[in-house]
Amino acid sequence: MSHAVTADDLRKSYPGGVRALDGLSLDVRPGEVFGLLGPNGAGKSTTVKILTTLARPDSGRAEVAGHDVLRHPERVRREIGVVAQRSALDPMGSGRENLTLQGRLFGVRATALRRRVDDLLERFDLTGAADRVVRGWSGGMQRRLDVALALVHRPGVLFLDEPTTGLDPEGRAAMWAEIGRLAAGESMAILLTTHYLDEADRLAARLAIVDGGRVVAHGTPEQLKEELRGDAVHLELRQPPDEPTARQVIALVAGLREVAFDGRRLSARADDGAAAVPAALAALESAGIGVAAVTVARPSLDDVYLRHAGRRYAA
Ligand SMILES: Nc1ncnc2c1ncn2[C@@H]1O[C@H](COP(=O)(O)OP(=O)(O)OP(=O)(O)O)[C@@H](O)[C@H]1O
Repeated sequence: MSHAVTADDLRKSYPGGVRALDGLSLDVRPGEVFGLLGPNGAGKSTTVKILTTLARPDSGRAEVAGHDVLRHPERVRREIGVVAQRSALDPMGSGRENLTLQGRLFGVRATALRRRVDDLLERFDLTGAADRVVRGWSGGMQRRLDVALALVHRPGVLFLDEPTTGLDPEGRAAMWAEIGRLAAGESMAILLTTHYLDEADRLAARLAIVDGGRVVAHGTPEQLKEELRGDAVHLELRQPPDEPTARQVIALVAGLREVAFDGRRLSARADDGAAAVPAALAALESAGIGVAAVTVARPSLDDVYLRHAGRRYAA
């Protein structure tokens, strides 16, 4: 399959000896949202800068939309849309003016441009405000216009650098819906960097966890969670049990492992939590140990992140 984005063994150090990228490789397929996750300083922005032709790697190779970023940066720029962390809007222009100017810069013809601008205003729910200057718009509206701006020339590859940072929950939900539609409806490849694990989990078909300038884990969110093998099972007992007895009882339940007691709480892992819980309940009840509450949770991306980046995720 031909890829929309390929990065192969990218390395880059900044003056002063900071090694920002240390052999980073990834690929993004057409029509796919690919998530790039990592702690501060992991190398995400440096990767995006190289792929969008704003920085050069010391070594390694990258292709975007079929063009080599070092040999044909101008071709790459024509094929991509970039939503940077810092807004690219002219605050004194109206929404329509911002979009129209962007389209002209990319050489979109007048009639087609008018239609495209109307369409984007409509899609991002900005038609009502289209002719007012952007400075007076809410943060969420400005962020939506930023994304619309990156789409005017119908790029095949879209780079979204933390698109929902600073948005309220409603704004985030609206942005997520639109990003999902873009990838599915326009078969656009989207490389998304995000600080939000739930955002990557929800939107990304595949994702890479970056740490220390390289990819330390990659796969679908499900595959990554699968690596942690099984569900987390928590039982809240009615009273603190006699631990040796409870341990003996629970040891006979098939499919439970890594059993731990903490006061009234019993935690374990299970390959199939839903299957193991009824047997555990029956065994405990028959030994006279009452159970007050049960939860079964799939491992979260938070757990995956902890394992690969070596620390808990702090958004
Ligand atoms: N222009 C620069 N000059 C010197 N060092 C830099 C420069 N840009 C980035 N770095 C360093 O390179 C490393 C990788 O930075 P990068 O911005 O790519 O990480 P990041 O994953 O995007 O982090 P964040 O989530 O904070 O944006 C960091 O140690 C950073 O301090």
